[in-house]
Amino acid sequence: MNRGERGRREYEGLMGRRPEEALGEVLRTSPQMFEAVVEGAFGGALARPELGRRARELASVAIIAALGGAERRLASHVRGALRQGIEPSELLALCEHLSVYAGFPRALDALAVVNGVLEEQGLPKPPLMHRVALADHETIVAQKGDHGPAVILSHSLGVDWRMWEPVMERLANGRRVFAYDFRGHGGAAGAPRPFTMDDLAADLLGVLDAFDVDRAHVVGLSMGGGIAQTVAVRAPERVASLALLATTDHAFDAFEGRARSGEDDGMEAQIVPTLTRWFTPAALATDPWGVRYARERIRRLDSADWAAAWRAFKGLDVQGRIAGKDFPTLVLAGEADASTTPEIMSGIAERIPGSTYRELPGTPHMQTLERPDLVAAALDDFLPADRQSRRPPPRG
Ligand SMILES: O=C(O)CC1=CCC(=O)O1
Repeated sequence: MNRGERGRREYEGLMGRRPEEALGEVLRTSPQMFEAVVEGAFGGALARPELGRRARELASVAIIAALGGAERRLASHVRGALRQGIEPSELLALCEHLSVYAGFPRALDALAVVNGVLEEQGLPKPPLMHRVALADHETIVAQKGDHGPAVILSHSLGVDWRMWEPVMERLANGRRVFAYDFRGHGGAAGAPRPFTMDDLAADLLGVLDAFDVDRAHVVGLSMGGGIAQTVAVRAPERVASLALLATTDHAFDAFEGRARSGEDDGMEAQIVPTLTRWFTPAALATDPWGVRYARERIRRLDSADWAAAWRAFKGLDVQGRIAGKDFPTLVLAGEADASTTPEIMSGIAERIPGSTYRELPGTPHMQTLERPDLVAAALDDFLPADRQSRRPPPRG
């Protein structure tokens, strides 16, 4: 393959368009410059495989943004970065990072370009963030949607509210959706320890109180499902419906070992056993955003918070105590879940007569991080929404 062919191939691989199409104006007005860009740059240094395409695009965005004054090129590399699977939240974090090294003027211009591209591609805007004071600590709450029934999302052990971000936009159509960090995690890291499932249930209710919500649709995944069930047992009058995703209604023998391993071996040692329980081999091989996010969250968690959460989870005491409660329940299993298997999940459904059991094909434990489309569709089917009240008034 000659340098021109290599350059064309690399350009298309990175940017997703043929260079003749994307740089048509350059080709028409300066074939020499077109050749220098495609053959010289994209067929040369930019084609070297030592830097993967995702790292390369992130570096290109950072360099062009730091230079300043090349906003059209910046926009085109922001599109390239999105194409390589970099998430909007990662690009926004990159702009913040840029402010440290290149100053605020360049960082703010870069932010405007990133926002412009996200808008042009119809990508969701980040949720509204609130800082909320609970009984003995502060947490953060992400909100999407400003009318309709309230939905509260409780995340899994080891991550934070952001694991819900891939489904929040769709759920917020006709609903007020709140995703918060439970104690020991994200914005609530370092909250008082030890703690119990009852403390975690009280924190969820504290978040509802902070937004004047009397009754909410309570959705929890994994340990978040344990918290949701504890709320359903302790305060059923606050629950409009219950959605239990990839969870359990009883403690596993492994929980204490996981707590102790965090304390003895550190968080780096938790990454392989945890991620291989949470994701499919295909996701681990391709390393999409959900896997990168979960890996970083585990790596950065304080091992004392990790251990405290597993020990709280050991005290889960809900089995057989939800039957007969006056709200609908959805039990959503992942067909490929190695942790809370379909067998465990169908057992939960059997113990809640009248509940609906659904199994998502090919879906592992971290449902929202690997198959957000399927999860959003299942929850959208199950949860009521108000899609009437915001319609424009009839004319005349
Ligand atoms: O496997 C995990 O990491 C988490 C988990 C175990 C039981 C459950 O509900 O979540």
